[in-house]
Amino acid sequence: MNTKRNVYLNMKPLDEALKILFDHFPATGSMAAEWVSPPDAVGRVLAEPVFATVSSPNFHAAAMDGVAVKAVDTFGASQTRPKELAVGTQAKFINTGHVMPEGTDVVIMIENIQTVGEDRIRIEAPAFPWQHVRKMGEDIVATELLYPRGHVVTPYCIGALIAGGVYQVPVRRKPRVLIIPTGSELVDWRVTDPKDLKPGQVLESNAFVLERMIQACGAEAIRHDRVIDDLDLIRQTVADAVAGDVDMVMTIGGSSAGSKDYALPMLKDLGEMLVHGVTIMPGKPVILGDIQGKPFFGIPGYPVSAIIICEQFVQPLIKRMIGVADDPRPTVAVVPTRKIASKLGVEEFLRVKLGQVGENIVATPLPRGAGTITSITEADGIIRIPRQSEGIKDNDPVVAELIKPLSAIKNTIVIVGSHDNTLDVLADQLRAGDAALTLSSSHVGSMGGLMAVKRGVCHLAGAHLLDTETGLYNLAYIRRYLPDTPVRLVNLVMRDQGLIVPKGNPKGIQGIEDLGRDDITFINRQGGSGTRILLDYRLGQIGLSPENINGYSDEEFTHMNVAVAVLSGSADAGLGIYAAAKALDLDFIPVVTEQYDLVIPQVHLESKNIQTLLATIQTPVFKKRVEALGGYSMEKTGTVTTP
Ligand SMILES: Nc1nc2c(c(=O)[nH]1)N[C@H]1C(S)=C(S)[C@@H](COP(=O)(O)OP(=O)(O)OC[C@H]3O[C@@H](n4cnc5c(N)ncnc54)[C@H](O)[C@@H]3O)O[C@H]1N2
Ligand code: MOO
Repeated sequence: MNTKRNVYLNMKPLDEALKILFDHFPATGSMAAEWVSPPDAVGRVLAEPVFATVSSPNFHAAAMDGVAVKAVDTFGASQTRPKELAVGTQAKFINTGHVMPEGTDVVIMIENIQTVGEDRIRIEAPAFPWQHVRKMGEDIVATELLYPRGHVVTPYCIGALIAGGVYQVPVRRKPRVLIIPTGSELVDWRVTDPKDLKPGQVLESNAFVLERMIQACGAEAIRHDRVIDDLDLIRQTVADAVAGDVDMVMTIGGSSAGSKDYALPMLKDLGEMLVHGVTIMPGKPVILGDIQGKPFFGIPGYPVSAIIICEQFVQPLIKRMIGVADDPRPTVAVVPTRKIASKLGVEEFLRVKLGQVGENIVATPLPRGAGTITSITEADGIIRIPRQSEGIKDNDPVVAELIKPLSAIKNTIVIVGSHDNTLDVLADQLRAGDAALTLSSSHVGSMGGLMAVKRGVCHLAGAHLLDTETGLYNLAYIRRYLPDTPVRLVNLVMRDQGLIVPKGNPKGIQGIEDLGRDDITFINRQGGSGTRILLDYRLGQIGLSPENINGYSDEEFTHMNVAVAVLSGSADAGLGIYAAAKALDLDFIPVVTEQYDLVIPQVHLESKNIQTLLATIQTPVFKKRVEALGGYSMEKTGTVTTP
């Protein structure tokens, strides 16, 4: 065990760490040349300038179908005084691409001549020299420069290389990068049934992600099998790799300060540490080093950290080695949907969802944990919150780096509010249509959705807010909280809320009335949630007091967590949606049908995207898929109410 824990003594800001790396490996264009065919050169970088060896065309060629003639023979021809030329001597029939016959210098197109008997043609206009002829070397002249060194070969270039007689192209050799995932907890997905995973085991994924990212920037990636947390083994694996023909080595995991984090002790044994710790998040514990003149990276194990470090350090160094410019991602001005605090002293790479709402592109933050891979797979952009900032205020304009194209972002419908499983079905159906719309949903509860509508940062909100005075949904809340924002209320679904109970319902629970029984422990939802409002309303209706319910004060925050409490046996019943019970194979006793509506601001209602959404929820295929989920009914779907 590594008893001397690593501590980050000297964390560096990103730009300083990059400078240390690039100064230490002044590698621009350092990879030697290798020779490949033109098609194989695509995506590669030229190590030397490339010159044409032949001209193209390498003869005077007819550019049209017709007759080849001498221009002077045509001079003076007109409609009133046409000219006749003898076929075989003065005029020779010719096809596009063929060699111009000796002595001819122009092609007259076949549609502009008339034949006169077998051996004469008539023309009614003169031709000028070299008309409809592609002269030798018109495109490429032998010996001319086709491409300078450093040029990145494209599929188009294949055409010029072959036409110019260049069959072997000198490109920079791809750096060979060895990727070594480390960690005794890691298992190989290719031989592991996901259902057999034991607690503590983690499916190794980072090496596959980095392999493709490294290939994408022009290097060759070699994936090593995972190495367990054993300093000797890791040291030996890296030493063998460096002695071989790789150009760069990286370990994944074990970069931090844990008792089994061996990347740093290994590096200190084998080489020189350049940097340990960079003031960025995710990615802080990265290690940069030199082992026998070869770059070494200790990549943090969390999936998002590994990706960010690959993008910020590994890919830029590879691009320098092969001599290709590192072009920054395009950026766009965005408006955050809420204020975001950030730690002073670290630059945060905040992943955000983007969508165009009215004039603005709005940015909704995704979860920030470095272990949350979906925070980057779901992201449309990244906001970099500077080190010297404590965060960004809502409605503060900031810049986001784009991960997805702006056109896709403009084709996104932004929905904020309470989550319901039917939104996942809707998202999929919207992609299926010709419009290929993206539904981007953020789950902040029904009230959060209304507030987002009020602030103009979404196209619509999902809400199920019961007014306990009237028993009606959403209307009272809209009148109270959105008095100045004209909206329409469109029903999406009616959904069953009910008691989630253990499989087989061992305590014979039949309804809300049973929650007062001494032998039953309940699990509640947090105050303010739609489900809690619903429970309290029903309790009031049947005259059951909260003091008489065991567990009334124990709260969970989601339907799924309520179901988990029942599954684990810590509660006998909880109120939630059918889908949560079904997901964990629990029993479900319907208690009430509630209304889940879409709150759509008037300004967006007539937009093409919202009209497509409203048409989609009325389609038989959408309704069928939702009904198949169970616990939903759709007789009111699409009904519009004006509050
Ligand atoms: N006391 C401190 N603890 C930690 C700090 C710190 O500053 N002080 N930093 C945290 C940060 S930030 C990060 S990032 C992580 C990085 O730690 P390691 O590089 O040592 O990573 P591991 O502990 O080995 O793994 C973290 C996590 O990721 C999973 N993992 C690892 N490799 C893979 C892989 N190839 N594929 C999929 N998943 C992988 C691993 O199982 C762990 O769950 O340290 C914090 N701790
Ligand atoms: O710096 Mo770590 O990479 O955030 O989780």
